[in-house]
Amino acid sequence: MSEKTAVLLLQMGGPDSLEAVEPFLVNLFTDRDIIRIGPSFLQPFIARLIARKRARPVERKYEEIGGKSPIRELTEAQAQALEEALGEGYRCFTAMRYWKPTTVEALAAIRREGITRIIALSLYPHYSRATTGSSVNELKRVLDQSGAGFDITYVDRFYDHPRYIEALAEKIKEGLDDFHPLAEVQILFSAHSLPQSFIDEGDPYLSHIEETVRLVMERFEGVTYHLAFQSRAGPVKWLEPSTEEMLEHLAAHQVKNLLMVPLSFVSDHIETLHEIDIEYAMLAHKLGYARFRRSPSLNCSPAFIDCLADLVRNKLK
Ligand SMILES: C=CC1=C(C)c2cc3[nH]c(cc4nc(cc5[nH]c(cc1n2)c(C)c5CCC(=O)O)C(CCC(=O)O)=C4C)c(C)c3C=C
Ligand SMILES: [Fe+2]
Ligand SMILES: [Fe+2]
Repeated sequence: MSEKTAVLLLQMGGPDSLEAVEPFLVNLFTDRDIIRIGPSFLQPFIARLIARKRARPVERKYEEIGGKSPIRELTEAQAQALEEALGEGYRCFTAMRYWKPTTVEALAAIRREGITRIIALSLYPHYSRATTGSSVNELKRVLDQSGAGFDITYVDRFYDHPRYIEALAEKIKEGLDDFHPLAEVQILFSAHSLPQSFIDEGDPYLSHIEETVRLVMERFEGVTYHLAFQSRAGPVKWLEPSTEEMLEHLAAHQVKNLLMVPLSFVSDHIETLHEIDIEYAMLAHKLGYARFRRSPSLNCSPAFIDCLADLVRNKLK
């Protein structure tokens, strides 16, 4: 029998309990690929201070969505669906950048199965140094220390893959179906924000996001749409406009029916379940929107799993 290939899904991870919130935040704020705070030797200490200060309010948000992030279960379900789609010859694993299972644990699991060929598949459709770059750097560090014998290739972006675009379009269609057929609905794409300095230094994230939006909207001719950025996490200049600003702006222009479309994530997590579904929904209500909805996240959408399977198969050609 020929040797199997491991597909290693790279994702951010999220706290799996309220107690995990603070150490998860410490891991995130210690990572200089996502944020640089002071000289590198001081960052681990500053990260602890920031995490301690931020932990309580963030815990409260996780409390309101069930006491933890659903990102591990959802990513493992994607891994299982992908394994089924790929069929014999493949095993799928997940590595979380800031929580469990860690990259070390994932590689150990692959080694236990005697697999040496790995395709590392980042689950961030749009490349950024802060996300995919960080996960790949972590993987390379771990491989340098204990990865002898692995043969590894990378898929680090898929923002324009036709099946990804199709998967998003299907979810948008589902979202639009939730409005009255005669209602005039506008679409607001909400991508995770990024400090402007990343873009100024050449990060392609914004151009990838814009291309995804352009390709998706080719399928919704005549629908008015906007792009804004959510989830700023620090006192620097972030991408603009923010989603809050855009909600206010559209309300001032008498927009009444709005479909939010989360970009940048391929599964539900705190920023869809809390930030959009609770915080922005409350703001929208206050601003007088008649109907405010969110298109479902991709999660295990068959079109999306098919996209992942295609990315893997193309790597082996
Ligand atoms: C510190 C700066 C941050 C940058 C830059 C950043 C970019 C970035 N993040 C995602 C996706 C996710 N981020 C999530 C949580 C999260 N992100 C930051 C900070 C930055 N993100 C923090 C501090 C947190 C924790 C929650 C909070 O304190 O508000 C998550 C959620 C994980 C989960 O709970 O399930 C995701 C997913 C992208 C795509 C991105 C840049 C492109
Ligand atoms: Fe983030
Ligand atoms: Fe305007």
